[in-house]
Amino acid sequence: MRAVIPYKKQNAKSRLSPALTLEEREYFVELMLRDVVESLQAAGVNKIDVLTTPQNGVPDDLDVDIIFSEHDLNKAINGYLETVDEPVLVIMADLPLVTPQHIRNITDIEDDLVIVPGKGGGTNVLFIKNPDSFYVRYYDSSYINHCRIAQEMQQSVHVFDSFLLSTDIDEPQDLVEIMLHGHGLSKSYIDSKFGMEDNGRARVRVSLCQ
Ligand SMILES: Nc1nc2c(ncn2[C@@H]2O[C@H](COP(=O)(O)OP(=O)(O)OP(=O)(O)O)[C@@H](O)[C@H]2O)c(=O)[nH]1
Ligand SMILES: C[C@H](OP(=O)(O)O)C(=O)O
Repeated sequence: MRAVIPYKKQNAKSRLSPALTLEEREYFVELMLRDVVESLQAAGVNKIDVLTTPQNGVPDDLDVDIIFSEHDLNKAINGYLETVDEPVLVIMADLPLVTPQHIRNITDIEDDLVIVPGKGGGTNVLFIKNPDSFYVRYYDSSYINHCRIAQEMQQSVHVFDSFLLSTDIDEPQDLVEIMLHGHGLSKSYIDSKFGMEDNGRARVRVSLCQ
């Protein structure tokens, strides 16, 4: 098996702009990428591709293969799937709460397709056993799209139910989850930028920059 991480650094995570400046977002997305790569490697995944834009932005010191595509997310991933002939784990770069145990649990599942839903209808991870019998359609409730595509392509599906893996970091309030449950570089960075109070129930204070 191999893993692919779609990654766009330029103006990354625009929905976080109420909390982080452009420079901070472009730095933070790199830390999240590093945390995802670290968890994959710790789980024993040694073939990791980062599928990125022609402008690149993938740090040189990461032990990954870099693949460029000028296409949008869906076209880039579907083009990539046409080039592989082994099971592929498609994992987004904005999942710093992922652990090596999540990866091991997902890759142990025997169904043709494992879907990890993202909050609000997205898709955070897909483990595609038969890349020639599946295609992706991200955005617009992609979780529903991917369940439908699996049915159309007669692929058996396992929906992986996980709070931490359903938490992709899209909006300022998601940063709270990194403070509470994170580890690694993303947590250190977010802890250093935003304060956390504990008065009875854990409370996180995010001071918005706008
Ligand atoms: N290769 C590639 N990856 C992309 C592209 N757009 C998004 N991604 C990656 O796909 C994953 C999910 O994307 P989003 O959650 O929409 O991230 P984003 O586009 O940085 O965030 P927003 O600007 O807030 O929508 C992340 O890992 C992104 O880095 C793209 O055009 N090409
Ligand atoms: C890529 C997209 O991410 P979201 O906009 O849901 O974070 C999706 O999961 O379909």
